[in-house]
Amino acid sequence: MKFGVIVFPGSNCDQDVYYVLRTVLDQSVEYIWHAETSLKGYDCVVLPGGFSYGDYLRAGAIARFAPIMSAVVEFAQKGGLVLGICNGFQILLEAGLLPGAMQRNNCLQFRCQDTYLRVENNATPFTNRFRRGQVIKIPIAHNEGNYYADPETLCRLKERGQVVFRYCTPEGEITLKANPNGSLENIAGIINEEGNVLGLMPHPERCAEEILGGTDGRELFASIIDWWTGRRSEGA
Ligand SMILES: NC(=O)CC[C@H](N)C(=O)O
Repeated sequence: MKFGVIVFPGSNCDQDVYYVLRTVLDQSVEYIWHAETSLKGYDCVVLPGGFSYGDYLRAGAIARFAPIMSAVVEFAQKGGLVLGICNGFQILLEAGLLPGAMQRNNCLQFRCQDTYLRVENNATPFTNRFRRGQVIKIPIAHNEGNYYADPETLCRLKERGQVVFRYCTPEGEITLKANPNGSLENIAGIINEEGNVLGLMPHPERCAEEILGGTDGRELFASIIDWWTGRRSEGA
């Protein structure tokens, strides 16, 4: 399986994702510069965190016009796996690959802390190593993570199991106190209707080794590899 990590001007988590995939999980992975126009040969593309184009206008609002984004849209439409982490999630929202929008954190401050997440849907290529309802710990680091969707969109997301992660207490309760940014219904990550594009605000690449305080993030990347390997052995 071959991963690609897209690098925008201002990405700052690209090397962390690359490291986890290459060194921790022993995968084939390459950087893809934002000015490229093809994703031929890749099986999963990661849009990493950072401050693409300095977050000017709105986080992700400029990056979504980068040349590579037309290829990302086409890749996603053909069923390719796309993972957007933090700024990557914001870019996927701006590009219309995921529904809804991101607002500034309701505290109007940058938040950098561990968060607990409840896995609401484990039947995805990105979460199959988790149990439904499992509580995992993954850190956040963002200024604009206050997810919003209009009532109709929110209803659709919930009906179709597209809410994948919610901020929760260590015991798995969805409370206001466990919500670090004001996100609607504590939403931390969502998937598209087709199930091949996931966006999440927390950073799984920052907790993929014990030395970093946990390995829950590693399991997300390992889920992708398991899903891919399983599909291959089924002859798909
Ligand atoms: N870590 C990140 O990707 C930061 C995302 C974005 N720049 C924000 O502050 O909201």
